[in-house]
Amino acid sequence: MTVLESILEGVREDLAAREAQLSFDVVKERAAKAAPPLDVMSVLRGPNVGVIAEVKRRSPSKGALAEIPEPAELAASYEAGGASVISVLTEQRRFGGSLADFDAVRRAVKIPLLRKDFIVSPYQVHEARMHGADLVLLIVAALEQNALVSLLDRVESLGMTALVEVHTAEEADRALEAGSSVIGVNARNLHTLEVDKDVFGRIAPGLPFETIKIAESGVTGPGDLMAYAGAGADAVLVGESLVTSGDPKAAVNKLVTAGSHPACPRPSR
Ligand SMILES: O=P(O)(O)OC[C@@H](O)[C@@H](O)c1c[nH]c2ccccc12
Repeated sequence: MTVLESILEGVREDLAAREAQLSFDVVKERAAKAAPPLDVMSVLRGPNVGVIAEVKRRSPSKGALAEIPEPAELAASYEAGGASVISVLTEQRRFGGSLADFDAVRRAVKIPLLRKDFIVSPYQVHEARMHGADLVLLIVAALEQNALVSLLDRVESLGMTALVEVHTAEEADRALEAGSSVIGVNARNLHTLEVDKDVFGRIAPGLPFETIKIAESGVTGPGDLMAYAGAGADAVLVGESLVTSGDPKAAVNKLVTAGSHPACPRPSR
Protein backbone atom coordinates (compact mmCIF):
# COMPACT_ATOMS: atom_id res chain seq x y z
CA MET A 1 0.00 0.00 0.00
CA THR A 2 1.36 3.47 -0.86
CA VAL A 3 1.32 6.36 1.65
CA LEU A 4 -1.60 7.94 -0.20
CA GLU A 5 -3.61 4.72 -0.08
CA SER A 6 -3.07 4.35 3.66
CA ILE A 7 -4.04 8.00 4.26
CA LEU A 8 -7.22 7.46 2.23
CA GLU A 9 -8.10 4.41 4.30
CA GLY A 10 -8.02 6.47 7.50
CA VAL A 11 -9.90 9.33 5.85
CA ARG A 12 -12.73 6.97 4.84
CA GLU A 13 -13.00 5.60 8.40
CA ASP A 14 -13.14 9.09 9.90
CA LEU A 15 -15.68 10.12 7.28
CA ALA A 16 -17.93 7.16 8.12
CA ALA A 17 -17.84 8.19 11.79
CA ARG A 18 -18.90 11.77 10.94
CA GLU A 19 -21.63 10.52 8.61
CA ALA A 20 -23.02 8.45 11.48
CA GLN A 21 -23.08 11.61 13.64
CA LEU A 22 -24.58 14.07 11.17
CA SER A 23 -26.68 13.02 8.18
CA PHE A 24 -25.83 14.17 4.67
CA ASP A 25 -29.21 15.92 4.51
CA VAL A 26 -28.42 18.03 7.56
CA VAL A 27 -24.94 18.85 6.25
CA LYS A 28 -26.48 19.95 2.93
CA GLU A 29 -29.04 22.13 4.68
CA ARG A 30 -26.39 23.80 6.83
CA ALA A 31 -24.12 24.29 3.84
CA ALA A 32 -26.94 26.06 2.02
CA LYS A 33 -27.31 28.46 4.96
CA ALA A 34 -23.61 29.31 5.31
CA ALA A 35 -22.30 32.76 4.36
CA PRO A 36 -21.65 32.75 0.58
CA PRO A 37 -18.19 31.78 -0.66
CA LEU A 38 -15.67 34.50 -1.54
CA ASP A 39 -14.56 35.14 -5.11
CA VAL A 40 -11.28 33.24 -5.12
CA MET A 41 -10.63 33.57 -8.86
CA SER A 42 -10.30 37.33 -8.76
CA VAL A 43 -7.93 37.04 -5.78
CA LEU A 44 -5.75 34.50 -7.62
CA ARG A 45 -5.84 36.51 -10.85
CA GLY A 46 -4.26 39.48 -9.10
CA PRO A 47 -1.22 41.19 -10.60
CA ASN A 48 1.32 39.66 -8.18
CA VAL A 49 2.48 36.15 -7.37
CA GLY A 50 0.32 35.33 -4.38
CA VAL A 51 1.00 33.33 -1.24
CA ILE A 52 -1.32 30.63 0.05
CA ALA A 53 -0.23 30.12 3.65
CA GLU A 54 -0.97 26.80 5.31
CA VAL A 55 -1.90 25.85 8.87
CA LYS A 56 -0.03 22.54 9.19
CA ARG A 57 0.94 20.78 12.45
CA ARG A 58 2.54 17.66 11.14
CA SER A 59 3.07 15.66 7.98
CA PRO A 60 3.67 12.02 7.11
CA SER A 61 7.11 12.86 5.75
CA LYS A 62 8.41 15.13 8.53
CA GLY A 63 6.35 14.13 11.58
CA ALA A 64 5.66 16.98 14.03
CA LEU A 65 6.34 20.44 12.59
CA ALA A 66 4.74 22.87 15.05
CA GLU A 67 2.29 22.64 17.92
CA ILE A 68 0.02 25.51 16.81
CA PRO A 69 -2.07 25.78 19.99
CA GLU A 70 -3.97 28.73 18.45
CA PRO A 71 -4.59 28.21 14.74
CA ALA A 72 -6.63 31.44 14.70
CA GLU A 73 -3.62 33.43 15.85
CA LEU A 74 -1.36 31.84 13.24
CA ALA A 75 -3.94 32.56 10.54
CA ALA A 76 -4.27 36.18 11.67
CA SER A 77 -0.48 36.53 11.34
CA TYR A 78 -0.65 35.09 7.83
CA GLU A 79 -3.37 37.57 6.90
CA ALA A 80 -1.43 40.47 8.43
CA GLY A 81 1.67 39.36 6.50
CA GLY A 82 -0.25 39.68 3.23
CA ALA A 83 -1.28 36.10 2.39
CA SER A 84 -3.92 35.91 -0.39
CA VAL A 85 -5.52 32.71 0.85
CA ILE A 86 -5.15 30.50 3.93
CA SER A 87 -5.04 26.72 3.65
CA VAL A 88 -6.18 24.73 6.68
CA LEU A 89 -5.41 21.04 6.83
CA THR A 90 -8.41 19.21 8.28
CA GLU A 91 -7.04 15.65 8.01
CA GLN A 92 -6.50 14.40 11.56
CA ARG A 93 -4.44 11.22 11.55
CA ARG A 94 -1.38 12.23 9.55
CA PHE A 95 -1.54 16.02 9.57
CA GLY A 96 -3.02 16.72 13.03
CA GLY A 97 -5.71 19.00 11.60
CA SER A 98 -9.45 19.25 12.21
CA LEU A 99 -12.62 21.03 11.22
CA ALA A 100 -12.40 22.76 14.62
CA ASP A 101 -9.13 24.34 13.42
CA PHE A 102 -10.93 25.37 10.25
CA ASP A 103 -13.76 27.00 12.26
CA ALA A 104 -11.30 28.89 14.46
CA VAL A 105 -9.48 30.22 11.39
CA ARG A 106 -12.75 31.10 9.64
CA ARG A 107 -13.72 33.29 12.59
CA ALA A 108 -10.30 34.98 12.69
CA VAL A 109 -9.73 36.09 9.07
CA LYS A 110 -11.58 37.64 6.13
CA ILE A 111 -9.52 36.25 3.24
CA PRO A 112 -10.50 33.07 1.33
CA LEU A 113 -9.97 29.70 3.01
CA LEU A 114 -8.96 26.42 1.42
CA ARG A 115 -10.11 23.18 3.01
CA LYS A 116 -7.05 20.98 2.61
CA ASP A 117 -8.03 17.35 2.99
CA PHE A 118 -8.37 14.13 1.05
CA ILE A 119 -11.80 14.61 -0.51
CA VAL A 120 -13.39 11.39 -1.72
CA SER A 121 -17.10 12.02 -1.23
CA PRO A 122 -19.73 14.73 -1.88
CA TYR A 123 -20.38 14.70 1.89
CA GLN A 124 -16.97 16.32 2.46
CA VAL A 125 -17.67 19.00 -0.15
CA HIS A 126 -20.92 20.12 1.53
CA GLU A 127 -19.17 19.81 4.87
CA ALA A 128 -16.45 22.18 3.65
CA ARG A 129 -19.11 24.69 2.56
CA MET A 130 -20.98 24.30 5.85
CA HIS A 131 -17.77 25.32 7.64
CA GLY A 132 -17.29 28.34 5.38
CA ALA A 133 -14.74 27.07 2.83
CA ASP A 134 -14.20 29.07 -0.36
CA LEU A 135 -11.79 26.62 -1.99
CA VAL A 136 -11.61 22.84 -1.81
CA LEU A 137 -8.62 20.65 -2.68
CA LEU A 138 -9.23 17.75 -5.06
CA ILE A 139 -6.26 15.40 -5.51
CA VAL A 140 -6.25 13.73 -8.92
CA ALA A 141 -4.09 10.83 -7.67
CA ALA A 142 -6.77 10.00 -5.08
CA LEU A 143 -9.73 9.95 -7.47
CA GLU A 144 -11.05 7.96 -10.41
CA GLN A 145 -11.83 10.24 -13.35
CA ASN A 146 -15.62 10.06 -12.94
CA ALA A 147 -15.32 10.88 -9.22
CA LEU A 148 -13.03 13.82 -10.03
CA VAL A 149 -15.51 15.15 -12.59
CA SER A 150 -18.50 14.86 -10.27
CA LEU A 151 -16.71 16.30 -7.21
CA LEU A 152 -15.44 19.25 -9.27
CA ASP A 153 -18.96 19.84 -10.46
CA ARG A 154 -20.25 19.66 -6.89
CA VAL A 155 -17.64 22.14 -5.62
CA GLU A 156 -18.54 24.61 -8.36
CA SER A 157 -22.28 24.15 -7.99
CA LEU A 158 -21.89 25.30 -4.37
CA GLY A 159 -20.11 28.43 -5.61
CA MET A 160 -16.70 27.34 -4.40
CA THR A 161 -13.48 26.96 -6.38
CA ALA A 162 -11.65 23.64 -6.74
CA LEU A 163 -7.88 23.54 -6.46
CA VAL A 164 -7.10 20.42 -8.47
CA GLU A 165 -3.78 18.89 -7.48
CA VAL A 166 -1.53 17.02 -9.90
CA HIS A 167 1.99 15.61 -9.82
CA THR A 168 2.46 14.24 -13.35
CA ALA A 169 1.65 15.32 -16.92
CA GLU A 170 -0.94 12.51 -17.14
CA GLU A 171 -2.69 13.82 -14.03
CA ALA A 172 -2.58 17.34 -15.47
CA ASP A 173 -4.34 16.04 -18.61
CA ARG A 174 -7.01 14.45 -16.41
CA ALA A 175 -7.43 17.71 -14.46
CA LEU A 176 -7.92 19.66 -17.69
CA GLU A 177 -10.27 17.08 -19.12
CA ALA A 178 -12.35 17.38 -15.96
CA GLY A 179 -12.60 21.13 -16.58
CA SER A 180 -10.32 22.47 -13.83
CA SER A 181 -9.51 26.16 -13.97
CA VAL A 182 -7.15 26.17 -10.97
CA ILE A 183 -4.41 23.54 -11.02
CA GLY A 184 -1.89 22.96 -8.26
CA VAL A 185 1.31 21.13 -9.09
CA ASN A 186 2.57 19.38 -5.97
CA ALA A 187 6.34 18.91 -5.86
CA ARG A 188 5.71 16.00 -3.49
CA ASN A 189 4.71 12.61 -4.81
CA LEU A 190 1.95 11.44 -2.44
CA HIS A 191 2.71 7.78 -3.04
CA THR A 192 6.38 7.99 -2.06
CA LEU A 193 6.56 11.44 -0.35
CA GLU A 194 9.60 12.35 -2.44
CA VAL A 195 9.93 16.05 -3.30
CA ASP A 196 11.08 17.22 -6.74
CA LYS A 197 10.84 20.98 -7.15
CA ASP A 198 11.39 20.70 -10.90
CA VAL A 199 8.00 19.06 -11.45
CA PHE A 200 6.24 22.45 -11.60
CA GLY A 201 8.60 23.70 -14.31
CA ARG A 202 7.99 20.56 -16.36
CA ILE A 203 4.19 20.62 -16.12
CA ALA A 204 3.08 24.27 -15.84
CA PRO A 205 4.29 25.47 -19.27
CA GLY A 206 2.05 22.84 -20.90
CA LEU A 207 -1.11 24.14 -19.21
CA PRO A 208 -3.41 26.64 -20.97
CA PHE A 209 -2.40 30.24 -20.31
CA GLU A 210 -5.77 31.04 -18.70
CA THR A 211 -5.42 28.22 -16.13
CA ILE A 212 -4.43 29.48 -12.69
CA LYS A 213 -1.22 27.68 -11.75
CA ILE A 214 -0.22 27.06 -8.16
CA ALA A 215 3.15 25.67 -7.10
CA GLU A 216 2.76 23.49 -4.01
CA SER A 217 5.36 22.31 -1.49
CA GLY A 218 9.03 22.89 -0.83
CA VAL A 219 9.01 26.70 -0.73
CA THR A 220 11.65 27.65 1.84
CA GLY A 221 11.99 31.34 1.00
CA PRO A 222 11.83 34.08 -1.68
CA GLY A 223 14.31 32.25 -3.94
CA ASP A 224 11.93 29.32 -4.39
CA LEU A 225 9.01 31.69 -5.02
CA MET A 226 10.99 33.52 -7.72
CA ALA A 227 11.94 30.21 -9.36
CA TYR A 228 8.32 29.04 -9.40
CA ALA A 229 7.24 32.48 -10.69
CA GLY A 230 9.75 32.12 -13.52
CA ALA A 231 8.09 28.86 -14.48
CA GLY A 232 4.65 30.51 -14.55
CA ALA A 233 3.21 30.27 -11.02
CA ASP A 234 0.30 32.56 -10.12
CA ALA A 235 0.73 31.62 -6.47
CA VAL A 236 2.73 29.36 -4.19
CA LEU A 237 1.31 27.17 -1.41
CA VAL A 238 3.56 27.12 1.65
CA GLY A 239 3.30 25.22 4.92
CA GLU A 240 6.40 23.91 6.66
CA SER A 241 8.70 26.91 6.26
CA LEU A 242 6.02 29.21 7.70
CA VAL A 243 4.94 27.11 10.68
CA THR A 244 8.56 26.47 11.67
CA SER A 245 9.75 30.07 11.13
CA GLY A 246 9.09 31.44 14.62
CA ASP A 247 7.68 34.63 13.03
CA PRO A 248 4.96 33.63 10.59
CA LYS A 249 3.89 37.18 9.76
CA ALA A 250 7.44 38.16 8.76
CA ALA A 251 7.96 34.88 6.90
CA VAL A 252 4.78 35.36 4.85
CA ASN A 253 5.60 39.00 4.26
CA LYS A 254 9.04 38.15 2.85
CA LEU A 255 7.36 35.91 0.28
CA VAL A 256 4.61 38.42 -0.50
CA THR A 257 7.21 41.15 -0.98
CA ALA A 258 9.17 38.93 -3.37
CA GLY A 259 5.96 38.12 -5.26
CA SER A 260 5.19 41.80 -5.79
CA HIS A 261 8.75 42.92 -6.57
CA PRO A 262 9.22 44.43 -10.06
CA ALA A 263 11.92 41.81 -10.77
CA CYS A 264 9.53 38.93 -10.07
CA PRO A 265 8.25 37.24 -13.24
CA ARG A 266 4.48 37.73 -13.61
CA PRO A 267 1.76 35.53 -14.96
CA SER A 268 1.13 36.81 -18.50
CA ARG A 269 -2.66 36.73 -18.49
O1 LIG B 1 4.92 22.17 3.85
P1 LIG B 1 5.24 22.52 2.44
O2 LIG B 1 6.37 21.72 1.84
O3 LIG B 1 5.42 24.00 2.26
O4 LIG B 1 3.95 22.11 1.55
C1 LIG B 1 2.69 22.71 1.71
C2 LIG B 1 1.62 21.96 0.89
O5 LIG B 1 1.99 22.04 -0.47
C3 LIG B 1 1.50 20.52 1.34
O6 LIG B 1 1.09 20.52 2.65
C4 LIG B 1 0.51 19.71 0.50
C5 LIG B 1 0.34 19.80 -0.84
N1 LIG B 1 -0.61 18.94 -1.25
C6 LIG B 1 -1.10 18.27 -0.20
C7 LIG B 1 -2.10 17.31 -0.13
C8 LIG B 1 -2.43 16.84 1.10
C9 LIG B 1 -1.75 17.24 2.23
C10 LIG B 1 -0.75 18.20 2.18
C11 LIG B 1 -0.41 18.72 0.95
